[in-house]
Amino acid sequence: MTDRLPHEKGFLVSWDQLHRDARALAWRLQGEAPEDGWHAVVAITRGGMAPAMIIARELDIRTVDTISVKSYDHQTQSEPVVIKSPDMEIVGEGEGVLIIDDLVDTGRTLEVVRKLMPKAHVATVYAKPKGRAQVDSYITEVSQDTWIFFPWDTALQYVKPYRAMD
Ligand SMILES: O=P(O)(O)OC[C@H]1O[C@H](OP(=O)(O)OP(=O)(O)O)[C@H](O)[C@@H]1O
Ligand SMILES: O=c1[nH]c(=O)c2nc[nH]c2[nH]1
Ligand SMILES: [Mg+2]
Repeated sequence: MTDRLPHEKGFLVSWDQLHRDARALAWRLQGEAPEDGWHAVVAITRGGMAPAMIIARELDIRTVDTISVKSYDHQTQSEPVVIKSPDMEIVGEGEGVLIIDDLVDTGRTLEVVRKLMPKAHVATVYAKPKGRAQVDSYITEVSQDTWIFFPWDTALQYVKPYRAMD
Protein backbone atom coordinates (compact mmCIF):
# COMPACT_ATOMS: atom_id res chain seq x y z
CA MET A 1 0.00 0.00 0.00
CA THR A 2 1.36 3.45 -0.87
CA ASP A 3 1.66 6.24 1.69
CA ARG A 4 -1.60 7.96 2.52
CA LEU A 5 -2.29 11.09 4.46
CA PRO A 6 -4.87 10.80 7.26
CA HIS A 7 -7.56 12.72 5.36
CA GLU A 8 -7.22 10.44 2.31
CA LYS A 9 -8.45 6.83 2.73
CA GLY A 10 -7.51 6.73 6.38
CA PHE A 11 -9.37 5.62 9.47
CA LEU A 12 -8.18 7.77 12.36
CA VAL A 13 -8.47 6.20 15.79
CA SER A 14 -8.25 8.39 18.91
CA TRP A 15 -7.16 7.10 22.35
CA ASP A 16 -10.74 7.41 23.49
CA GLN A 17 -12.01 5.37 20.53
CA LEU A 18 -9.35 2.73 21.05
CA HIS A 19 -10.26 2.45 24.72
CA ARG A 20 -13.95 2.02 23.88
CA ASP A 21 -13.29 -0.51 21.12
CA ALA A 22 -10.83 -2.54 23.24
CA ARG A 23 -13.36 -2.60 26.07
CA ALA A 24 -16.04 -3.80 23.66
CA LEU A 25 -13.66 -6.56 22.61
CA ALA A 26 -13.05 -7.48 26.27
CA TRP A 27 -16.80 -7.75 26.80
CA ARG A 28 -17.11 -10.08 23.81
CA LEU A 29 -14.16 -12.18 24.99
CA GLN A 30 -15.68 -12.53 28.43
CA GLY A 31 -18.68 -14.18 26.76
CA GLU A 32 -16.39 -16.55 24.84
CA ALA A 33 -14.23 -17.63 27.79
CA PRO A 34 -13.67 -21.34 28.50
CA GLU A 35 -15.27 -22.71 31.69
CA ASP A 36 -12.16 -22.09 33.81
CA GLY A 37 -11.63 -18.64 32.24
CA TRP A 38 -8.77 -17.17 30.20
CA HIS A 39 -5.50 -17.79 32.01
CA ALA A 40 -3.08 -15.59 30.06
CA VAL A 41 -2.88 -12.79 27.53
CA VAL A 42 -0.19 -12.62 24.87
CA ALA A 43 0.19 -9.21 23.22
CA ILE A 44 1.67 -8.98 19.74
CA THR A 45 4.11 -6.09 20.05
CA ARG A 46 4.00 -3.36 19.63
CA GLY A 47 0.49 -2.48 18.45
CA GLY A 48 -1.19 -5.21 20.49
CA MET A 49 0.17 -3.93 23.81
CA ALA A 50 -2.33 -1.11 24.38
CA PRO A 51 -5.46 -3.20 23.67
CA ALA A 52 -3.94 -6.17 25.58
CA MET A 53 -3.49 -4.00 28.68
CA ILE A 54 -7.10 -2.82 28.52
CA ILE A 55 -8.41 -6.35 27.98
CA ALA A 56 -6.24 -7.83 30.77
CA ARG A 57 -7.57 -5.15 33.11
CA GLU A 58 -11.22 -5.77 32.19
CA LEU A 59 -10.93 -9.56 32.44
CA ASP A 60 -8.66 -9.44 35.51
CA ILE A 61 -5.90 -11.46 33.88
CA ARG A 62 -2.53 -10.96 35.58
CA THR A 63 -0.39 -13.19 33.38
CA VAL A 64 0.57 -11.09 30.39
CA ASP A 65 3.34 -11.97 27.96
CA THR A 66 4.45 -10.70 24.56
CA ILE A 67 5.42 -12.00 21.16
CA SER A 68 7.34 -9.72 18.87
CA VAL A 69 6.73 -10.07 15.14
CA LYS A 70 8.15 -7.56 12.72
CA SER A 71 6.54 -7.37 9.31
CA TYR A 72 6.21 -3.71 8.34
CA ASP A 73 8.72 -0.96 7.84
CA HIS A 74 6.43 2.08 7.87
CA GLN A 75 3.74 0.99 5.34
CA THR A 76 5.86 -1.53 3.39
CA GLN A 77 5.37 -5.22 4.22
CA SER A 78 8.13 -7.83 4.27
CA GLU A 79 8.35 -11.47 5.48
CA PRO A 80 7.18 -11.63 9.14
CA VAL A 81 9.97 -12.58 11.57
CA VAL A 82 9.52 -13.65 15.22
CA ILE A 83 11.98 -11.52 17.17
CA LYS A 84 10.85 -12.62 20.65
CA SER A 85 8.64 -15.57 21.72
CA PRO A 86 6.44 -15.77 24.84
CA ASP A 87 7.33 -18.11 27.72
CA MET A 88 6.23 -21.41 26.13
CA GLU A 89 6.07 -23.08 29.57
CA ILE A 90 3.23 -20.70 30.45
CA VAL A 91 1.38 -20.53 27.13
CA GLY A 92 1.90 -24.12 25.96
CA GLU A 93 -0.05 -24.73 22.74
CA GLY A 94 -2.28 -21.78 23.57
CA GLU A 95 -5.16 -23.43 25.43
CA GLY A 96 -7.05 -20.77 27.42
CA VAL A 97 -4.71 -18.10 26.06
CA LEU A 98 -5.83 -14.87 24.41
CA ILE A 99 -3.60 -13.50 21.69
CA ILE A 100 -4.26 -9.79 21.18
CA ASP A 101 -3.29 -7.44 18.36
CA ASP A 102 -4.49 -4.02 17.32
CA LEU A 103 -5.46 -5.14 13.82
CA VAL A 104 -5.26 -7.83 11.20
CA ASP A 105 -4.51 -6.68 7.66
CA THR A 106 -3.22 -9.43 5.34
CA GLY A 107 -3.18 -11.98 8.18
CA ARG A 108 0.50 -12.85 7.69
CA THR A 109 1.54 -11.83 11.21
CA LEU A 110 -1.20 -13.95 12.77
CA GLU A 111 -0.35 -16.91 10.54
CA VAL A 112 3.12 -17.00 12.12
CA VAL A 113 1.76 -16.52 15.66
CA ARG A 114 -0.92 -19.21 15.27
CA LYS A 115 1.71 -21.76 14.24
CA LEU A 116 3.40 -21.20 17.59
CA MET A 117 0.18 -21.40 19.69
CA PRO A 118 -2.39 -23.31 17.58
CA LYS A 119 -4.97 -23.67 20.38
CA ALA A 120 -5.04 -19.98 21.36
CA HIS A 121 -7.98 -17.63 20.82
CA VAL A 122 -6.89 -14.79 18.53
CA ALA A 123 -8.56 -11.38 18.86
CA THR A 124 -7.94 -8.02 17.21
CA VAL A 125 -9.73 -4.72 17.64
CA TYR A 126 -9.86 -3.97 13.90
CA ALA A 127 -9.93 -6.36 10.95
CA LYS A 128 -9.52 -6.00 7.19
CA PRO A 129 -11.22 -8.61 4.93
CA LYS A 130 -8.04 -10.39 3.74
CA GLY A 131 -7.00 -11.34 7.27
CA ARG A 132 -10.42 -11.85 8.86
CA ALA A 133 -10.19 -15.67 8.69
CA GLN A 134 -7.13 -15.51 10.96
CA VAL A 135 -9.06 -13.97 13.90
CA ASP A 136 -11.58 -15.62 16.21
CA SER A 137 -12.97 -12.30 17.52
CA TYR A 138 -12.78 -8.66 16.41
CA ILE A 139 -14.82 -5.49 16.83
CA THR A 140 -14.71 -3.28 13.72
CA GLU A 141 -14.11 -4.18 10.10
CA VAL A 142 -12.52 -1.64 7.75
CA SER A 143 -12.05 -1.98 3.99
CA GLN A 144 -8.82 -3.45 2.64
CA ASP A 145 -7.73 -0.19 1.00
CA THR A 146 -8.02 1.79 4.23
CA TRP A 147 -4.99 2.57 6.38
CA ILE A 148 -5.74 2.65 10.11
CA PHE A 149 -3.94 5.45 11.94
CA PHE A 150 -3.44 4.70 15.63
CA PRO A 151 -3.15 7.36 18.34
CA TRP A 152 0.49 6.43 19.08
CA ASP A 153 1.41 7.23 15.44
CA THR A 154 -0.43 10.53 15.22
CA ALA A 155 -0.69 13.93 16.93
CA LEU A 156 -3.26 16.68 17.21
CA GLN A 157 -2.43 19.41 14.71
CA TYR A 158 -3.85 22.43 12.93
CA VAL A 159 -5.80 21.76 9.72
CA LYS A 160 -6.71 24.34 7.10
CA PRO A 161 -10.44 25.15 6.72
CA TYR A 162 -12.03 23.37 3.69
CA ARG A 163 -12.49 26.68 1.82
CA ALA A 164 -8.78 27.46 2.05
CA MET A 165 -7.97 24.14 0.29
CA ASP A 166 -9.85 25.02 -2.99
O1 LIG B 1 -2.06 -8.75 9.09
P1 LIG B 1 -0.72 -8.20 8.70
O2 LIG B 1 -0.69 -7.75 7.26
O3 LIG B 1 0.43 -9.10 9.02
O4 LIG B 1 -0.51 -6.83 9.50
C1 LIG B 1 -0.92 -6.60 10.81
C2 LIG B 1 0.25 -6.29 11.71
O5 LIG B 1 0.97 -5.15 11.23
C3 LIG B 1 1.12 -4.19 12.27
O6 LIG B 1 2.27 -4.43 13.06
P2 LIG B 1 3.75 -4.03 12.62
O7 LIG B 1 4.42 -5.22 12.02
O8 LIG B 1 3.69 -2.81 11.75
O9 LIG B 1 4.50 -3.71 13.97
P3 LIG B 1 4.08 -2.77 15.20
O10 LIG B 1 2.91 -3.42 15.86
O11 LIG B 1 5.30 -2.77 16.06
O12 LIG B 1 3.73 -1.42 14.66
C4 LIG B 1 -0.11 -4.40 13.12
O13 LIG B 1 0.12 -3.93 14.46
C5 LIG B 1 -0.27 -5.90 13.10
O14 LIG B 1 0.54 -6.53 14.08
O1 LIG C 1 -0.87 1.45 11.66
C1 LIG C 1 -1.17 0.54 10.86
N1 LIG C 1 -2.33 0.65 10.14
C2 LIG C 1 -2.74 -0.29 9.23
O2 LIG C 1 -3.80 -0.16 8.59
C3 LIG C 1 -1.88 -1.42 9.07
N2 LIG C 1 -1.94 -2.54 8.28
C4 LIG C 1 -0.85 -3.26 8.55
N3 LIG C 1 -0.09 -2.64 9.49
C5 LIG C 1 -0.71 -1.50 9.83
N4 LIG C 1 -0.35 -0.53 10.72
MG1 LIG D 1 1.82 -5.07 15.13
